[in-house]
Amino acid sequence: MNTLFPIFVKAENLHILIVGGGYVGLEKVTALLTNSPDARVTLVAPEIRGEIQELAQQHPKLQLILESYQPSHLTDKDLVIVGTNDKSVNRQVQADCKSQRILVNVADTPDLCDFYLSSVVKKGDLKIAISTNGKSPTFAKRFREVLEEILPDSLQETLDNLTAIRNQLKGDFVQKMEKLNEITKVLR
Ligand SMILES: C[C@@]1(CC(=O)O)c2cc3[nH]c(cc4nc(cc5[nH]c(cc(n2)[C@H]1CCC(=O)O)[C@@](C)(CC(=O)O)[C@@H]5CCC(=O)O)C(CC(=O)O)=C4CCC(=O)O)c(CCC(=O)O)c3CC(=O)O
Ligand SMILES: NC(=O)C1=CN([C@@H]2O[C@H](COP(=O)(O)OP(=O)(O)OC[C@H]3O[C@@H](n4cnc5c(N)ncnc54)[C@H](O)[C@@H]3O)[C@@H](O)[C@H]2O)C=CC1
Repeated sequence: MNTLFPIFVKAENLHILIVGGGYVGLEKVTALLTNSPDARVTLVAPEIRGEIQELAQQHPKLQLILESYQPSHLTDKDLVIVGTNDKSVNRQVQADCKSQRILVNVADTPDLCDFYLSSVVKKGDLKIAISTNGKSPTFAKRFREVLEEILPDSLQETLDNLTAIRNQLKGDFVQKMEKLNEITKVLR
């Protein structure tokens, strides 16, 4: 069963905690800041990779805390991503999040995740998130590369034109919808 419900989150409206500062921490913080450079992110770990420290220099809203995880790190957090190399720590963070109703992702344990990260294709304002329902992240990555290759840069022009038309259209909701459906038939 594939019951995942995709949403696009305004990450800059949230305060996100990442627990773990190794390869997984780097992968997740990079994914976050590539999409949402203004997101407020706190990363906590007793050891933090150099690449993450460099990212923090470029992103003032990325705060690093050189400590082992403590429940107090969850204060004021909206969303948590855990990827330490200690499974009991990952489990503890997950349990603490659940008791506070904070959404949590445990990178190496899909069963403990409230949400998954996706592969992301971006062409200007178009963003496509890819999931394989956890079956093969590597397939998601390869399929992203395929879509990046075939989607033309001219898509942004199409989107800009459609926005202009959308803003100029008169009439009620149904009339506008019918007109936009008519104009975009060529895209099928
Ligand atoms: C469930 C999920 C939870 C989550 O992490 O959110 C998850 C879980 C796991 N990943 C594992 C491994 C790898 N993950 C990647 C890469 C990515 N993983 C991502 C998402 C997800 N990974 C979620 C499901 C997404 C979906 O529905 O498809 C991407 C899309 C997004 C991102 O992480 O930002 C990003 C690609 C971004 C891009 O390039 O486009 C690679 C390849 C690589 O890095 O080149 C490998 C190694 C090869 C392999 O194993 O396939 C392991 C085994 C760990 C171990 O063995 O210890 C688990 C645990 C398990 O499956 O049990
Ligand atoms: N979902 C995914 O995409 C993937 C998941 N994994 C899994 O994720 C786990 C972590 O992998 P790596 O990042 O490569 O390990 P790593 O060894 O590079 O980094 C581990 C990090 O966890 C931190 N840490 C340890 N104890 C901590 C604590 N009590 N509080 C806070 N931070 C703590 C360490 O200081 C370090 O920063 C592994 O178990 C691996 O199996 C690995 C590859 C991909």
